[in-house]
Amino acid sequence: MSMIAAFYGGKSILITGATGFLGKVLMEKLFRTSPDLKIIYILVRPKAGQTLQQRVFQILNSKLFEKVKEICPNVHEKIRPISADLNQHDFGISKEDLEELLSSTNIVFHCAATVRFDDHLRHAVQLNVTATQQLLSMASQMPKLEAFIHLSTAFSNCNLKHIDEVIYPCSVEPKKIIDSMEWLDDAIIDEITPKLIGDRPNTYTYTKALGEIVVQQEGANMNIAIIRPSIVGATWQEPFPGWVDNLNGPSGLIIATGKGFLRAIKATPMAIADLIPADTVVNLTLAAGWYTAVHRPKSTLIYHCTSGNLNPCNWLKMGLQVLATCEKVPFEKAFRRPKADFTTTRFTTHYWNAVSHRAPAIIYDIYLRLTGRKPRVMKLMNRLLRTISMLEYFINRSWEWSTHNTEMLMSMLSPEDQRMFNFDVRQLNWLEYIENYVLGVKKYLLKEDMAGVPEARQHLRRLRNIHYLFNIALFLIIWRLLIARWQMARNVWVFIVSFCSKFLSYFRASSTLKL
Ligand SMILES: CCCCCCCCCCCCCCCCCCCCCCCCCCCC(=O)SCCNC(=O)CCNC(=O)[C@H](O)C(C)(C)COP(=O)(O)OP(=O)(O)OC[C@H]1O[C@@H](n2cnc3c(N)ncnc32)[C@H](O)[C@@H]1OP(=O)(O)O
Ligand SMILES: NC(=O)C1=CN([C@@H]2O[C@H](COP(=O)(O)OP(=O)(O)OC[C@H]3O[C@@H](n4cnc5c(N)ncnc54)[C@H](OP(=O)(O)O)[C@@H]3O)[C@@H](O)[C@H]2O)C=CC1
Repeated sequence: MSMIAAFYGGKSILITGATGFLGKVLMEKLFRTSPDLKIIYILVRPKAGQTLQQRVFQILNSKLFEKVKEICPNVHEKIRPISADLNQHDFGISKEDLEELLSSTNIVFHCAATVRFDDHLRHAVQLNVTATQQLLSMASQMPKLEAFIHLSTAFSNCNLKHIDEVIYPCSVEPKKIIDSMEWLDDAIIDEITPKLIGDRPNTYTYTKALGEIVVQQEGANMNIAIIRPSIVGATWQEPFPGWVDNLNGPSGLIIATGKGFLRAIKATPMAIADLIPADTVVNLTLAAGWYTAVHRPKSTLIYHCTSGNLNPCNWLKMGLQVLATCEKVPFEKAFRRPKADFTTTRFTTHYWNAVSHRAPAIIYDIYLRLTGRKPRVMKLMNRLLRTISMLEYFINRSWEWSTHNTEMLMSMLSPEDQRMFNFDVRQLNWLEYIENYVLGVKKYLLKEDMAGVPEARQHLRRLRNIHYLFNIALFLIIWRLLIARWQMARNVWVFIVSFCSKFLSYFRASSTLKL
């Protein structure tokens, strides 16, 4: 019998960010392994013209929840969406809902965050720091609370090279930052942002670090744990391999590679690609929830959910496997054949951006214009190059994360729990995982049918022929221009022609002699 699954049975659980990538995988696993849990409250905001119920309906009707609906047919009765916007004071939760939440909740999983790298500091502070503080204040009024699990990121201290499972101080106290965001205007915030974030690359990592300090300060009297995943990728095993539903992290770049948009990227091939599958993160999160509630460690434990020190993979291995899979099972309607390389200097990056990214985009847009269609490729390309520039920091460095707490937690699990809530990445086969990831991107993100693969292969063959024809035509044009304008080129041309004709006559003469 699984101790963890039994622990969540009969519990009332509050999840923030349940409509996000990790939140959905977390909810799915909870229902699948503890179908007897009492209720899951989720804080949801109405979005894109959908009501809360419609958003829940959409999640439950996705492929991710197929198994859950078999195991727990009344799953829809066990999800209680609560209208809440974490940007608002008190989250805009109604009085009745708040009372129910406060009186019933046993466990809180705080996943909601803005994960955008370019968010304005005011917004990132509001969501990643102030909202965390408010949620902790609510949690402190929950009489039945057994554990509060906060999702942070392994990159919250990415300004350091070696990162321990401890909370590091920031130069300015989070409370001062929260206060100042209330009265400073946007222009001044823009001006001080680089100074505040210091040697971190963006407002995301900075505000996640502030969020951790808030958790430590405000949750001193609660059972709290912090999970720090690295780069979360598609699922490894559960509920099935390769599930992913957003473009964050590597997923967007896998699409760009498979569709032939991305041809060169500035990366350090041997730097560690610290990916971690979403289901591994969720298993560790649930195990940490159990451990925190049952064993009540004296201090707030931080768990690094990373792969680099236990089972390292580098960007070269990942890139090559992405390309190999895209060749084996191509994406539909590719712009160019998937073929990419790493660049290592600014100069070569600029060069390949001009030659392999911008030039083909311009040519294709001209073609679209000439055929009466709206040009769109250059816009897409600029967006891709902007995204790459934001991710570059993370693919040109390696970090070392210590994982003592994570390994300790693994050792505390029964053999049954180690199997059911497996977060031991040493067992992960990277080549298999990356192949499934690429296939998952194709099926679940791009919604492409595997039946279309032969046609996609045919399309790639056509692109290859166009590529050859284009290169031959380009060569001839350049050569013709050189001959017309440059004596040296004409001399070389005369030399090549006379050499070829001599070779041919020698070949003819020698074959006549043999006869
Ligand atoms: C010898 C031979 C060698 C051969 C070598 C082979 C080489 C092969 C190379 C091939 C490589 C294959 C791929 C592997 C490379 C992987 C690199 C992965 C790097 C990942 C690093 C991540 C580090 C993360 C560290 C921290 C982790 C976390 O804690 S949080 C989670 C991470 N968060 C994110 O990823 C968010 C990032 N996104 C953003 O910040 C923003 O979206 C943006 C700034 C990137 C864009 O903002 P913008 O306002 O312009 O756009 P937005 O409104 O958001 O979206 C507009 C449209 O763009 C789409 N979109 C969004 N994000 C992405 C994305 N990441 N990639 C692509 N497209 C994206 C979005 O859906 C919108 O589309 P439309 O709706 O159609 O308009
Ligand atoms: N993905 C990754 O690579 C990593 C993620 N993490 C951490 O894991 C956690 C979950 O990340 P992930 O699932 O990928 O993120 P997503 O962007 O997929 O999900 C974010 C969630 O937060 C919710 N949210 C955002 N703003 C608000 C708001 N104002 N009010 C209510 N809800 C809001 C979103 O709701 P809505 O659907 O309405 O937008 C969504 O449910 C985050 O804390 C993140 O920092 C850590 C390391 C890596």
